[in-house]
Amino acid sequence: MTLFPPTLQRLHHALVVSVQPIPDGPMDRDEIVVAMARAAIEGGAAGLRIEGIERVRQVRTALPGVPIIGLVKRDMEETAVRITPIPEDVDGLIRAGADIIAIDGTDRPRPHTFSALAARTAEAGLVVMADISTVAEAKSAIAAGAAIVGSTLSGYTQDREPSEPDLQLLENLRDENCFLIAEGRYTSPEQCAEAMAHGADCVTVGSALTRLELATKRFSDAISSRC
Ligand SMILES: CC(=O)N[C@H](C=O)[C@@H](O)[C@H](O)[C@H](O)COP(=O)(O)O
Repeated sequence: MTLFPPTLQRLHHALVVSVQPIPDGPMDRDEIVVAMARAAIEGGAAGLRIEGIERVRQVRTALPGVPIIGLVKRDMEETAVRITPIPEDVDGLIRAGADIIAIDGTDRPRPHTFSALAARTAEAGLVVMADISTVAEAKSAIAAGAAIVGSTLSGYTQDREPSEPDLQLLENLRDENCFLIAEGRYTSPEQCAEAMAHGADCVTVGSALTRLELATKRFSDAISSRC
């Protein structure tokens, strides 16, 4: 079995819960993020994915020993890259107490290279996670220092968003030298188990657990479809 660094050992064969409420929705408040993070850990999650420097700081204070994957989502005019795109975001997440920093690892044009942001993260002793959409992007990110690769951005770099998770991408990445996180559109426990069977080391679930509006809509739509 591959020997992973201690933080990754804790996430191995486990669930990470992404606690990112819908922006400006009724749940988009710091105290609700902290409460959902606590509830996720009580439910058996091994780690958390938290967006925003202040929220990482608050969750770190509330749950001192829990592995946190931190990221900043930033919309910039000059690039479609949104996840931790600038050095100041990396610095803020380091100061806030993240263990792992998630950075967009796609090959889209951007103001700061993945390599530069990854190096800054690693210099501070944190683990680098690359959010990617293809095998080629994963390989480049690993060469640039990513210990974790997530399928996070598969389906989000083109116009049409799929509804199912990308299990084939996991299969194509299973022999790469990285810790592989299945992430993006996992909506059921069965799909999470499938991800593990396809080579994932860990699964991250967000919307299905922590975006109550979307979780509710799935049930509501299922009922309407039979009426
Ligand atoms: C594409 C993108 O920006 N993904 C974001 C990354 O942090 C989040 O909006 C997702 O909720 C997260 O990846 C978990 O995925 P899902 O919510 O599908 O379980």
